[in-house]
Amino acid sequence: MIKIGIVGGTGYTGVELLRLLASHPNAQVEVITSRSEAGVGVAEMYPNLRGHYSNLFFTEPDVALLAACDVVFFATPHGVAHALAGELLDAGTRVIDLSADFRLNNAEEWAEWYGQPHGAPELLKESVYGLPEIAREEIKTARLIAVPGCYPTAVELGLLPLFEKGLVETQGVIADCKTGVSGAGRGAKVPSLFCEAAESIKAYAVGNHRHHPEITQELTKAAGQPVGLTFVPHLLPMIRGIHATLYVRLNTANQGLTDAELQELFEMRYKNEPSVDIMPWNSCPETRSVRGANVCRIGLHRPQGSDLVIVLAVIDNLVKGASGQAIQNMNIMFGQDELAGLTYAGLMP
Ligand SMILES: NC(=O)C1=CN([C@@H]2O[C@H](COP(=O)(O)OP(=O)(O)OC[C@H]3O[C@@H](n4cnc5c(N)ncnc54)[C@H](OP(=O)(O)O)[C@@H]3O)[C@@H](O)[C@H]2O)C=CC1
Ligand SMILES: CC(=O)N[C@@H](CCC(=O)OP(=O)(O)O)C(=O)O
Repeated sequence: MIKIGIVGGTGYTGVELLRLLASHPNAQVEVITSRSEAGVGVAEMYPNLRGHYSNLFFTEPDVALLAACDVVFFATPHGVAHALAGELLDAGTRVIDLSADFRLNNAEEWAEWYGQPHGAPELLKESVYGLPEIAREEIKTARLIAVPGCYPTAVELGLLPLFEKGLVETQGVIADCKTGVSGAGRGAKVPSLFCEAAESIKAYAVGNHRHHPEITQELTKAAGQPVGLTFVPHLLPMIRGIHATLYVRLNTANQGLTDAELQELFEMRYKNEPSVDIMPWNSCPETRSVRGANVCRIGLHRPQGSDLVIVLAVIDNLVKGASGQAIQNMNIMFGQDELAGLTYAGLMP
């Protein structure tokens, strides 16, 4: 059994880790922390977990207890993993961080976007960006995983095949993205109130969302040259889900590519990827088709006779966009079946 610790167990990604791990055949949650709910039973707080974790109680974060685990997930706000990861790694415990603490390779850039100094720059050289579709071999031996952000997961999986093969213009890329309210976490915030978010749609952080540098960092690596991206996120009146509509132009050398060749490119790129589903040409994937599932579902389009490729990518922000992807990483690190605990299909209707 893999012994698991979770820091930040009362948040939405924390409870999603618990839901998914409840059906994992070889993993057991030993420690789960919450400062505000210490002493409360997990199933008392989250009735969906009744019958699964009858002897598990939230405790104050305690490094000694966490260090007795094989792996610790951080489902906490930015900055918390900076403070604790080093000590856990020194104790031989592996760390999977769902926050953005180790996603950017450059500590100064992180400090600029996250508005605080980077708390553990010395760990950046060994952190692995945990997108299995690009880093499976590194993940196998990693001690510290930076789980990609929710928008970056959808945008990167939607664009990687085109950038890796050098088929598209690297400037003028557009990512028009929509998310559900759970992306903002469980903490009380005015934009997440029912009267603010229901029956309304709005863009936010236009041109300055903190996922912008993360997406360009990874696409730039794939393309081998700087990528110029416009990224606009929108908040939609739904609970879960991310929908990314991605616009990119074929470069001059590749405008002769046929629709069938583009479709084949994506199918071949993700042929052996258990968490990416390429739908038939001209499909419009729905967020509900991935609700609860550890899948990125992709549909490809191209206006007739045009050099514009439109990629539609959907994920559940709490599953492939966070907790599911974190467990996928754990499975790879510990030599488990990659989809152990992650075999739920989406929930339709
Ligand atoms: N929601 C989403 O869709 C996604 C979230 N993420 C990232 O995952 C992380 C968790 O997100 P989410 O679950 O939504 O967040 P929530 O706000 O819902 O939960 C945060 C959790 O962290 C705990 N916590 C807060 N401050 C501290 C601290 N200083 N030390 C220890 N524990 C703390 C809280 O419990 P308590 O205060 O009681 O200790 C709570 O359990 C964030 O970094 C988020 O950006 C990534 C991808 C998607
Ligand atoms: C609706 C909403 O607020 N969504 C969040 C989603 C980002 C997130 O979850 O943060 P990380 O993936 O970087 O940890 C946001 O846009 O900030």
